Amino acid sequence: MATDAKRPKTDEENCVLEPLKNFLLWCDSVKLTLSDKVCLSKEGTVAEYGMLAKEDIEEGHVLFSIPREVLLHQATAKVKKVLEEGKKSLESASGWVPLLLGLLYEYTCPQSHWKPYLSLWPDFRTLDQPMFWSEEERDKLLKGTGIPEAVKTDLKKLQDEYNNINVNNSNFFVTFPNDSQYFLSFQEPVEDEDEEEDKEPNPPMMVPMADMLNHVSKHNANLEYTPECLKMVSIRHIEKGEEVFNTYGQMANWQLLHMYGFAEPFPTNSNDTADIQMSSVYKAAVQAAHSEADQKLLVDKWSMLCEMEIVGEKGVFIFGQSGCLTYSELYTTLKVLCMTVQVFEEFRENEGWEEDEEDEDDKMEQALSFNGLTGLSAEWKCLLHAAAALTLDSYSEDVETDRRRLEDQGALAELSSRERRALHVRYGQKSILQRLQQLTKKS
Ligand SMILES: C[S@@+](CC[C@H](N)C(=O)[O-])C[C@H]1O[C@@H](n2cnc3c(N)ncnc32)[C@H](O)[C@@H]1O
Repeated sequence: MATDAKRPKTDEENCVLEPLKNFLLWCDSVKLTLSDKVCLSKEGTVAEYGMLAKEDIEEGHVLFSIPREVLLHQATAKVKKVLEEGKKSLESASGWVPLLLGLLYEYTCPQSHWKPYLSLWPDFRTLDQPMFWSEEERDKLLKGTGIPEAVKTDLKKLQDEYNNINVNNSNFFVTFPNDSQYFLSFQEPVEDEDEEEDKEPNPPMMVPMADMLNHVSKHNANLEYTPECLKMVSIRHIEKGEEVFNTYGQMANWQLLHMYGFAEPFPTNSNDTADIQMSSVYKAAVQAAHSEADQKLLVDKWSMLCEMEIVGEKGVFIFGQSGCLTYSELYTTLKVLCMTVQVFEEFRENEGWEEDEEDEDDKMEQALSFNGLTGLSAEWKCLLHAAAALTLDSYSEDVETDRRRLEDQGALAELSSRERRALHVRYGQKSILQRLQQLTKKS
């Protein structure tokens, strides 16, 4: 019997191995160094290419290091001069246009310095973010999750940028695909955190090798930035055979599906969140009002909260797995909505209140954590309870139907990939909202 080593590779195997081999040779040639303890693979990973540990890896090990010259961005692309000259006409809200044009040039140029890297990119027709689903499918599977609205906003912004950027003026005659936003780009954090708010963000860039890593919330590696190079470093012990995971940021499942087309299976995403529309808390208060005078008072309170920019028409309160993350806004909202007429009048005259901010901050966080909720006043709990119920009603399926689907492995396996991913997103959010509902139930 022929051993694996002697058996000629099938066409299919060659299709996978050749581009990978070329990429690794290219890495060598550009001094992108890969530790002997890891390898790239399409087997044993969660999705297509990924990185595996070939042996046990200790914390702090440099898995690979990428010289800065290898990064692909507007200042390293072959067309950098044209991009620099056309800088003004390529300005846009997203800040993505120069990188996209540089990428389009490199991607379509047979002599590109980055050819072996770009050859590993997936076929764009296989991208399956909700943006590429039909509107009906998005509404059917993702209603309530916030994704259909986010996609609508994206499509509008992309179309506006496409229409407004004068690409021809900048010597480019290229088609500008609507889906280009969805490459995994990296944005180096600005250096001085104190100045972060005043400083322009760094332009996005492509980082070969780093973008071969998949993401999980409980990741085991991190990208570090140094003046000479970028390094992927293990942040805990990694067992032989384990996949090496980077982080794409602290992402809830709806964000992962929206931006990258996947969701972590419920309940593994420790960064998962559920949103409650700010207006739901107001609606809950109006529903609970006993008289017209009470309702009128609520209208005044809500206007004041809007004026103070504590709440907004499209704003949301965000709940994570351990409680409210936007606690300061929610605390103020509940406090104002539940004020007596007299206290509200005083509050309005003072244009808000002044309190010892640091103490207040801790108090608010504690009160609105899932551990602290039971200690809230009955009135506050009632509003939160009703707002969670209103939000749960807005999903396409009820909680019980989704729970049954998730618990039945057979039924789960029969779902399409889109249905399954949508279910993990929906149910993750619903379970957070249900917890909120239970903890604020009338005792
Ligand atoms: C930067 S790429 C990572 C490399 C990718 N696996 C490949 O073969 O090109 C990001 C894409 O990988 C996939 N991905 C990353 N992490 C994943 C995960 N935990 N589960 C499923 N798919 C994942 C998604 O398709 C995502 O859009």
